[in-house]
Amino acid sequence: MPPNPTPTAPSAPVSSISSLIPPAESAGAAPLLSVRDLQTSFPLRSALLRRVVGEIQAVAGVSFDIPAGGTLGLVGESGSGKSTVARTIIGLEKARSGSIVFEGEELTSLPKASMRRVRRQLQMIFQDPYASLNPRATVEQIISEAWEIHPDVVPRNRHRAEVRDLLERVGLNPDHAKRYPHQFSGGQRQRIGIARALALRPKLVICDEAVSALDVSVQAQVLNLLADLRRDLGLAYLFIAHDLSVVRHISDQVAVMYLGRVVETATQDELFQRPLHPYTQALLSAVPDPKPWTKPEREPIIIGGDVPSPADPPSCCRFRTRCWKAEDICAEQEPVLETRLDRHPTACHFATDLAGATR
Ligand SMILES: Nc1ncnc2c1ncn2[C@@H]1O[C@H](COP(=O)(O)OP(=O)(O)OP(=O)(O)O)[C@@H](O)[C@H]1O
Repeated sequence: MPPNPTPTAPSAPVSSISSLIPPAESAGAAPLLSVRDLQTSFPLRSALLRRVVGEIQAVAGVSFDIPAGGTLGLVGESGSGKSTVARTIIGLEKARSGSIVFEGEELTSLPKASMRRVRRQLQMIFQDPYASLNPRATVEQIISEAWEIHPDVVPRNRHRAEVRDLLERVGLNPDHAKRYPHQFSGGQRQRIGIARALALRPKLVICDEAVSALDVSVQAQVLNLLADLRRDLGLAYLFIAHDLSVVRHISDQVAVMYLGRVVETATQDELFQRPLHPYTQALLSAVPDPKPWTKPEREPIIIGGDVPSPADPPSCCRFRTRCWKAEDICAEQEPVLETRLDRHPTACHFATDLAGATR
């Protein structure tokens, strides 16, 4: 297990994240993906002359590990920087600072040609399968496209048979390989997207809101498929969603993001049963109750105000402007993501165990 990173600049709190690595897998084995103090910014331009007038800190010091075969759920409201984390990992955005180590290789300084090789192992599934599938290509063409660039993975004479195998693996009829995306339902299209992501036999798949656009029953089927694929192929996932209930069923570990930072991280069980950060507690209190006829486990917590702009985030604790527990110290001292109440890493001066307090 790598040493815990030391807290660095006040703008980028990092601390003990060892709880992100389940003990059994961390013993001696390096994580498949290790992200340390990642920062990604975009220029803020004036509306009129498009001059750069500031900086949008979309990701402001994020750290986590994903072991081989593990799943990290990354959750947070819209605009918290989840997609930017994903896009930076696969090289679509440039990291401003920090480190991304995948299978022992530092990706932030990797030449483009080497990145192409690494990208084989690192695939992404997007929210809108229809927008990400070429409407004029057949399913067979869509899935086999990657093999044109990487012919060593599957030789041309094997394309048809491999496409059939992949379609079967994702629960689609292999005889439909010559059909076009519009001939499939939303859930089926997402399965095509999954088959395409699997074509290069990746080790890590980043699912960016991969089931958010689907009906609840279809969501469950696709989540089950992803869980089966993980078990059968040993895949690891970075599973991004704004909906905590979606993340719950697929993740071993969960990291909660707010305005570019991870504010709490724990095992799935721990996070759902005993959230410590006020933001996580509020997010969880908004998850619909699966048994509405029983007494609710938690009173709903309403977060006041709007999400501040990442171009001008609140100093020190970024959540303090919307937090019902905030006090002067929250504007004076950066809360570091560290193990609190003997439990799991949380970045809050006033972390409390609501569950523990009420039991
Ligand atoms: N290319 C870009 N140029 C400028 N700002 C950007 C760009 N991409 C993202 N942002 C800004 O960075 C912040 C984080 O966006 P991001 O899409 O990563 O958040 P998110 O948590 O994934 O939200 P969503 O679920 O809505 O995509 C937002 O304020 C967004 O407006």
